[in-house]
Amino acid sequence: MWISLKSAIFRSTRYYSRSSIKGVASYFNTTMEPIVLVTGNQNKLAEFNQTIGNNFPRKVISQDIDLPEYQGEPSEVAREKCKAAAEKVKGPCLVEDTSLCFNALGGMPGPYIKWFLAKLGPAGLHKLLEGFDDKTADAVCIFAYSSGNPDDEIQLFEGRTSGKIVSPRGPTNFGWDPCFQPDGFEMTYAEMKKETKNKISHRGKAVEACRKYFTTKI
Ligand SMILES: O=P(O)(O)OP(=O)(O)OP(=O)(O)OC[C@H]1O[C@@H](n2cnc3c(O)ncnc32)[C@H](O)[C@@H]1O
Ligand SMILES: [Mg+2]
Repeated sequence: MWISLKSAIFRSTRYYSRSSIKGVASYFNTTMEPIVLVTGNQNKLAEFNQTIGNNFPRKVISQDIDLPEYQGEPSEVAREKCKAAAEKVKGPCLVEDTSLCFNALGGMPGPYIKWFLAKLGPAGLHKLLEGFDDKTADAVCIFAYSSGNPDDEIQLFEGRTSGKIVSPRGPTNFGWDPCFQPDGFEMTYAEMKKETKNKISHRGKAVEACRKYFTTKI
């Protein structure tokens, strides 16, 4: 009697735990799969990792896939980039696209800053505004998230920091950092400590918006 009662309990426990494991597994498949951050830029990745620290509601891993550089408004560029990444990753993914928008030039170079920077360097970007009194510019970062399901809407998270374009100062290891001086600071992004840049930067703000979204979603 005792043996059969014990085996009955065992059987029911086994059944219960199997079904709950199945439940957990499918929960993980749909909502807890790691998000793949797709970028070919190690500096972006480093800043993303520094900003999320141990305090991001989803596990994020990274993959270096060379995605096309799209044309259009920054939000459209980010959206298209994210669709391309989702097709390659075949699961949840994040991309980000960064623009540097000069007010005197109606927002240009904007999403095309990569090519301007490659040809002119930070000093050339500063020279570009030589004939203009208005040296102000916005650094804009847009993260785009795809759940991996093409039927789901792509979510965008924007961070924007205003500042001005100055003659380059500071280390030259990350893009246009030496020629961008954010409002309220006497230092360029390049001259700042990383923690300071991450707190006030276009990327830091976009990562924060992303964090809020996933925190409230779970
Ligand atoms: O693979 P992805 O993520 O696209 O990386 P990327 O380097 O191609 O980046 P973008 O297409 O967004 O182009 C943005 C350009 O601006 C530069 N950049 C991006 N974020 C920056 C930051 O915070 N400070 C300085 N330069 C930055 C970057 O090096 C590129 O030249
Ligand atoms: Mg790119």
